[in-house]
Amino acid sequence: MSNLSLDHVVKRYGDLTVVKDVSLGIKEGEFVSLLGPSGCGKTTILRMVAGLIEPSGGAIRIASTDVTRLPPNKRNIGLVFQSYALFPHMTVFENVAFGLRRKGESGTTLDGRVNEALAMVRLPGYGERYPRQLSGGQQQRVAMARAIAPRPSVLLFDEPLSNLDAKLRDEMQIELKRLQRELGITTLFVTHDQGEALSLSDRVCVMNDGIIQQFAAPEDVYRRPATAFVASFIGKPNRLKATVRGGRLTLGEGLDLRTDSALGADGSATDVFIRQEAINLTPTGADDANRIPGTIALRSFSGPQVQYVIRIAGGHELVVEAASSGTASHLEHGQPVTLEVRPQDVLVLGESVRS
Ligand SMILES: Nc1ncnc2c1ncn2[C@@H]1O[C@H](COP(=O)(O)OP(=O)(O)OP(=O)(O)O)[C@@H](O)[C@H]1O
Repeated sequence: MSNLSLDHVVKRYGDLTVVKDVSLGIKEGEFVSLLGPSGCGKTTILRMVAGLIEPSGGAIRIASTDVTRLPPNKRNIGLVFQSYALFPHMTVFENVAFGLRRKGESGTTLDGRVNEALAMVRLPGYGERYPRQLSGGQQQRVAMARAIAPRPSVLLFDEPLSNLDAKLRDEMQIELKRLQRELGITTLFVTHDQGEALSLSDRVCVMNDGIIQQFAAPEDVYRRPATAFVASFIGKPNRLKATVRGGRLTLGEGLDLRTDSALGADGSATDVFIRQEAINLTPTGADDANRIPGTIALRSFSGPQVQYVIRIAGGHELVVEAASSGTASHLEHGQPVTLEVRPQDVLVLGESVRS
């Protein structure tokens, strides 16, 4: 087990800077995801940690040792990629034994380590099979066994579940989390899937355009986004234009909103984010909540949820998600409703970057 740190890491390709002064500290045994849209620099960071790409600046440390200039095989890292990258002509046993043999292991120690790794990924007894005789999920488990068998200090995953179908992906997420907890290996996990990042990680590092937008626990990233980018990237929030007037937030036509967020200067225009699922259509009478009158403009049923488009004053529309098993599941087009939103769920965010 080791901690992993990136210190002012930069990567340039010609005039293009794709990783811009990234500093990140991952604790021993911690599971951290790099989450962001395509092209934001996640994979580049992972590959620099692995030693497959050289940084243009900054330092990478594992267990306080500077590994920035070390070749990949000297870093004691386990890697799992999106494509399983198993050797097709080798048995499962030989695939898992590969890294161990390179470390000089042989005989009963080698057999023991391979079998232990296969048991951990729940594939005991599969050693004699070839990759082509396994399903996609099983192949990815073998790739994980191969990565953990040499007992690396750090595990790196690059979108390891994205080739699997949705149901298998959910199962493998749970498996992966269980495995990481059992082994306690420091883990860096690259994904563009927010659900995956939030459910697997101790902390999530949200990135955009080569810059860290927020590095925090999943609940904080969700409930207290640090920037407008994080607020709009995580979940499906409503984004409304509002104005600050007399120290209050107004949507126009006398519609003021109470918020726990800090407000800018009087007269300034600002974006307000309200999550679809943070709006209550069955007011419970909480004293401090905002109450907004509206009319149902559209209802759409999607199984566990019902989505409503609701028209409110000032020409605004809000999308509201309600549980289809709840009391607000059968509201009809044209029906008047009251929307209830707690001040802590009215998020006012500028474009500034905080971490
Ligand atoms: N060898 C290269 N030469 C020039 N530009 C590159 C090179 N490799 C990556 N890039 C650019 O660097 C940026 C970051 O790429 P990176 O693969 O790290 O993104 P990502 O966040 O992992 O995206 P994805 O989820 O699509 O893999 C992209 O704009 C990409 O085009």
